[in-house]
Amino acid sequence: MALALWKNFLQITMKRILQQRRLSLYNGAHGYEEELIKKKLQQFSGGSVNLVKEDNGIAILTLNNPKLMNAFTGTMMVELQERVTELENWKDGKGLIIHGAGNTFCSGSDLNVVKEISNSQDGMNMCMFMQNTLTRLMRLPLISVALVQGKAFGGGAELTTACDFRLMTPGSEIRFVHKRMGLVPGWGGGARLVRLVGSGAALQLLAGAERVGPERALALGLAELALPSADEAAALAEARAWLSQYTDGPAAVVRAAKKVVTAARELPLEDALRTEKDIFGTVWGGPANLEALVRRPKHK
Ligand SMILES: CCCC(=O)SCCNC(=O)CCNC(=O)[C@H](O)C(C)(C)COP(=O)(O)OP(=O)(O)OC[C@H]1O[C@@H](n2cnc3c(N)ncnc32)[C@H](O)[C@@H]1OP(=O)(O)O
Repeated sequence: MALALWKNFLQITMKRILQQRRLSLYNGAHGYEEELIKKKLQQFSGGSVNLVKEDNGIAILTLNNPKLMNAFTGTMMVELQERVTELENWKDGKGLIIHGAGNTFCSGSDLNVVKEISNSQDGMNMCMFMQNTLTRLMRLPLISVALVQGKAFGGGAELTTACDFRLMTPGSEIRFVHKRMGLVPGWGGGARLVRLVGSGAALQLLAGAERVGPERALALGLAELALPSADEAAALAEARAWLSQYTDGPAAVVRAAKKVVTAARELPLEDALRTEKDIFGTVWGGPANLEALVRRPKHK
């Protein structure tokens, strides 16, 4: 009986948290017609977004369009959304590494696509679509890392800000080049950048389109670590090792930690506290908690 009640409570809470996470920023009231937008984006094909879910609970998401420095075509935008949905449904997941093929991160939107959709309506639609996707990415109950190798420019720089952490390889650069293209961030990267580095530094990076290498990114709090390896495979191994210190342990607990932080980051204090209570309820008396009570580890 107690177990049945516990399971029921868990299911209701998880459903509520999942619903909150999936809530779209934009809907019909904003003129957002997702299926129509996807149809339009599908007209601009090329590249892919690949996902590998490993047994250790870490998924590797690869932006794969190396001929264009992994610039986002329309189909890649749609595929990114599909991969995010897949990750939302991955119950055993704990961590996510996003990187680019060919030892470079991503040079933003494919400028060939930008040219084709340079009218206001298509631009707004693409902007809302990518904001929705990157907001869902940011809210995944997975600890996410952008592995910045080579260049993260424009929308690529914005994508890095939707991850919890940024790790940079030697010689890599994050650069909000938007101003040089007569633009400002449109994938939510401006709002997230201010929260990461503060309004003064964010304004410098946006209005100056400044190059940010590993050293400066560390000083600004834009990156957590400068990795030693410039080699593609070695850097990925280093990123995996760094992330695993946070993803080690039961999925329920790691995911709960991320959910607490997401709530605190996004909600007013009282709502964040109530959400924290709900999430606490999912681990209190749960298997990992009971096992630890038996083991009684010393935290030396
Ligand atoms: C709201 C989102 C806003 C945006 O994201 S707007 C897009 C912002 N991004 C850009 O403007 C990037 C423009 N590209 C560059 O600055 C340089 O290509 C970059 C990334 C520094 C790389 O320079 P290099 O290493 O010298 O390589 P490269 O220039 O020869 O590039 C190799 C091939 O890739 C292409 N490429 C790079 N970024 C692209 C993009 N975003 N869209 C379309 N094509 C792009 C580039 O044209 C070149 O192709 P090709 O060999 O000339 O046919």
